[in-house]
Formats: sequence, structure tokens, C-alpha cells
Amino acid sequence: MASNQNEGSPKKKPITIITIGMAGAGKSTFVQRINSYLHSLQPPRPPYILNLDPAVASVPFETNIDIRDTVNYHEVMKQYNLGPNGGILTALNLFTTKFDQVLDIVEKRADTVDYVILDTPGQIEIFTWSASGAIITDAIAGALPTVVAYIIDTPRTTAPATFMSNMLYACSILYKTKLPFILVFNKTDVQPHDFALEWMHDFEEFQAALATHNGTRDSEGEPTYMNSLMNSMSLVLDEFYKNLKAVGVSSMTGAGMSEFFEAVDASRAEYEREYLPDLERARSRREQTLQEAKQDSMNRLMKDLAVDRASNPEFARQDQWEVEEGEEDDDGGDMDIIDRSDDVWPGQYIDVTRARRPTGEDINWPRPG
Ligand SMILES: Nc1nc2c(ncn2[C@@H]2O[C@H](COP(=O)(O)OP(=O)(O)OP(=O)(O)O)[C@@H](O)[C@H]2O)c(=O)[nH]1
Repeated sequence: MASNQNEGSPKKKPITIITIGMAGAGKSTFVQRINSYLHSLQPPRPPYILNLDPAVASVPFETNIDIRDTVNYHEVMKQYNLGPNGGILTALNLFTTKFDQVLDIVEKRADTVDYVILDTPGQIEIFTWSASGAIITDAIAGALPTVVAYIIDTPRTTAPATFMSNMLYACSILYKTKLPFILVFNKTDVQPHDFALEWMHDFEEFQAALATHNGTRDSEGEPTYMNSLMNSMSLVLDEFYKNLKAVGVSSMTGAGMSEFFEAVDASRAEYEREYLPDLERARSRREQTLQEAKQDSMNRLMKDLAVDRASNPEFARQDQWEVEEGEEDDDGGDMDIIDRSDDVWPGQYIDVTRARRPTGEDINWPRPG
């Protein structure tokens, strides 16, 4: 594994590895394996581990932060009258409200660790398709270089249709997070992952595997609808494969660990080259949209006031700004600042025309031009 740091140069930020995978793919065993691998290095490089699965009975590693210390999943189920999945999701939502504190703690440890590892709930969609999952991912990726490790149960992926479904799922996560992505073919002690690499690199190999699979032709010898669909999808996936790294590991034996960390270390550059500029662009776009919304509201307000004055000259005459002696009569005087940071969409949109004040309270509206 390449060292993360050169003598004398400032320490690089740690890389966050978000482990995601279908239930039973081996996420927890994988986190345990990378944990023990990093401890076994000379010198040891213990990672900082966060468990985000509120429903897991026990984890085979020492966590630094554990969602179960903050939220009692069983209590959540009882209190909100929820089933197991609703309970996990609500527990994750509750934990997410504290994630700024989590991030503070992690950032404080940034000088002492090289890797931060997130183990996610077993039900993959609870993390990948929930607002909390997106908030946690964005928050951590905004603060530290981050890579997604998508754990695949290799022995259960040897059928072309299952393989494709798994890849499509991975593809959706890649496009959702836009983060550097590593396909981790786990359990290679049971099933080597060569077939998967072959299918990923040679489109025709995959099509051939598809053609030899049962049920791909109908009674008249024509490809079935599913087969045609899978053929077309495999063309789409061809583009997806170019954007990611694939490694084979066995969390059971420890095989493939150094290759995995080479892929992780290489992802740092990818994160800096592709994700960070995108993040900056998104931030400045948001900022610009906000400015435009403010300006638009202001223009509309000015226009409305000007129309009112034109149609009601008596009101306009009475509605004069009284300038106290010694007070400057400039247009850039104090304006009430409307802080909407506690609103449902903090900072997303400020519409000054909708400002509300208790009656009787003075408002220094800007003058119409
Ligand atoms: N042979 C073999 N078995 C493995 C390997 N990795 C995990 N397993 C087994 O796969 C099963 C599931 O592993 P877990 O680590 O619990 O999987 P998980 O994805 O965390 O499962 P959830 O808790 O449902 O999310 C366990 O029986 C593990 O022992 C591996 O590399 N090789």
C-alpha cells in the first residue's frame, strides 16, 4: 500500500470509505477485515469506524462512533409504532440530526487517522435511497475525500441476470453520489471474481453468457423480452464500467486487501479532480440562485410600490421618509435582515415580499426608485 504521507509534508486528510452492499454481501465482515489489516501494518494505521446500522445485534469490530449509543432502535419502533424497516429509517433520521456533531468529532481526529470507515445498515435502500443517507454522504464527502466501496456477494452473482441487476444498482448509487466508486467482489475464497472482470471488460463475453442462459429464447427461437432488455442494458453499463475500479477480496481469508487499499488511495486523486470541483460548482450555483431570487423579489417589490404610488398619489405624499436631523438620508440605510435559517428550507430562498412582522413594529422598507 502506498504511504499516505511524505516526511515533512503536512498530513493529508483521511479518506472516508463508505461501505454499501446488499444484505448478507459481507459488509460487516469486510469492515472487520480492513480494520484488522490496517492494525497489522507496520506501523499500524488504525481506522476510525462509524457504525450506522441501528439494528445490528453485534459488530465484529470496535467502533469509534456507534449509532446504537445515540438511538435505541427498539424504543423508536415502540414509540412511533413502526415495523423493523421504518424503525431503522427513523433511527437513522434521528441520528442524522446530530451528524454535525459527529462530523466535528471526526474532523478533530483527522490528524491522527488515515481512514474513516462507515458501515451502513444491512437494508441497502435505507441508506442509499433515504434523505438521511444522502445528507450523511454529502456531509462527509464535503469535509473529507470519500470513496464508496460497493460490496458484492460474488458467489451469488454468477448468473448474468443477477450480475446485471447488481451492476445496475451499483450504477444508480454511483450516479446518485457521484463519488469515486470501488466494486468489491467479496467471498473470492468461495468464487473467484474473474468471470465478473471478463464480463465487465468484454461486452461480447457477457452477451455470450446471456445467450447460453436458460429462458433467453422464446418458443420460436427469438430472444425473449428480458434477454433483449439485458442486451441493451449491458451496453449502457459498458459506459459505467469505465468510471470505476473493481477488486476481488475475501473478507474471510484477507486476500485482496492491499489491492483494495491501492484502489482507495488512487480514489483520493479522483475525488480531488472530479468530485471537489463539482461540489464547488454546485455550491456557487446555489449561491447564485439565492442571489437571483433575492434580486427578483426586490425588483418585484420595487415595481409594486411604484405602481401603488402612481395609482394613489395621496398615499404617496403621506408615505414620506422622515429624516431626523443629523441622520443621513441615503438609500443604503439599515434594512431588517430576515433570518430564515430555522425555516423548512434554510437559506434556500429568501422572499422579502413575504416578510412578516408583528403589527406596530417599524419596518424600514427600501424606497422605490
Ligand atoms: N466464505 C466467505 N464468507 C463470507 C465472507 N465475507 C462474509 N462472509 C459471510 O457472509 C455472511 C454475511 O456476512 P455479514 O458480514 O454479516 O454481511 P453484511 O452485509 O454485513 O450483512 P447485513 O448485516 O445483513 O448487512 C456471514 O455468514 C459471513 O461469515 C468471505 O469473504 N468469504
